[in-house]
Amino acid sequence: MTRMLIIGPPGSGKGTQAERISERLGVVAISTGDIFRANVKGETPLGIEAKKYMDNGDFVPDSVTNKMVRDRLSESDVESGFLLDGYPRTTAQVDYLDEILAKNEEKLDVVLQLTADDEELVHRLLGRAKETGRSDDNEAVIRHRLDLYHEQTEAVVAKYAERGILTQVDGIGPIDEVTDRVMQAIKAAQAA
Ligand SMILES: Nc1ncnc2c1ncn2[C@@H]1O[C@H](COP(=O)(O)OP(=O)(O)O)[C@@H](O)[C@H]1O
Ligand SMILES: [Mg+2]
Repeated sequence: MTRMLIIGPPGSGKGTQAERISERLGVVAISTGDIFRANVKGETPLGIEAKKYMDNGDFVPDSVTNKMVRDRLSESDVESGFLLDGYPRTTAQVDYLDEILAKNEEKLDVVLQLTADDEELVHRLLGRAKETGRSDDNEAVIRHRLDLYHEQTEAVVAKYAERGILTQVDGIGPIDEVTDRVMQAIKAAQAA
């Protein structure tokens, strides 16, 4: 049973590493960004609401995001653990997640932060823009997403650091090498 978060700036490789961790540890990876994108594609009410924010690189409001995460965490595949990718991104979301977990008498085991510098991130995201055509991968929106990470999500990281459950992993380098670092960091955190 592992309950984990993966936090990092846009382009740090959260989604890629989350998929690998999920396979190796047998826990379900839940990406708030992926869930929003699926809803945008399906033109659901949630997607129509979220799109207004996502296209500008803004956060979807906490009230909307929190409810979505609460619903997702109540599904049965979460019983054997989970890995949240892209949540929490604000300190209000941290508080909300605390409440959900407390209700179930659960706690987080590991919070993993993937690190990379802004110039590398912009470079990667502009590369990804060419391949995937994600509507929020253009330079102005990318810079805005990075600013929000520094302004809001670094405070989230600080909270988990205070609690002593934060593990930082260098996200620079070949994907397989980063995966090795990530898996080692998780093992070390679980042994501690
Ligand atoms: N926890 C969240 N709170 C608010 N908005 C979110 C959250 N997660 C995802 N989003 C929205 O979805 C967009 C894409 O998220 P994501 O795919 O996780 O981006 P990246 O991995 O590039 O940081 C965000 O820019 C934001 O608009
Ligand atoms: Mg992602």
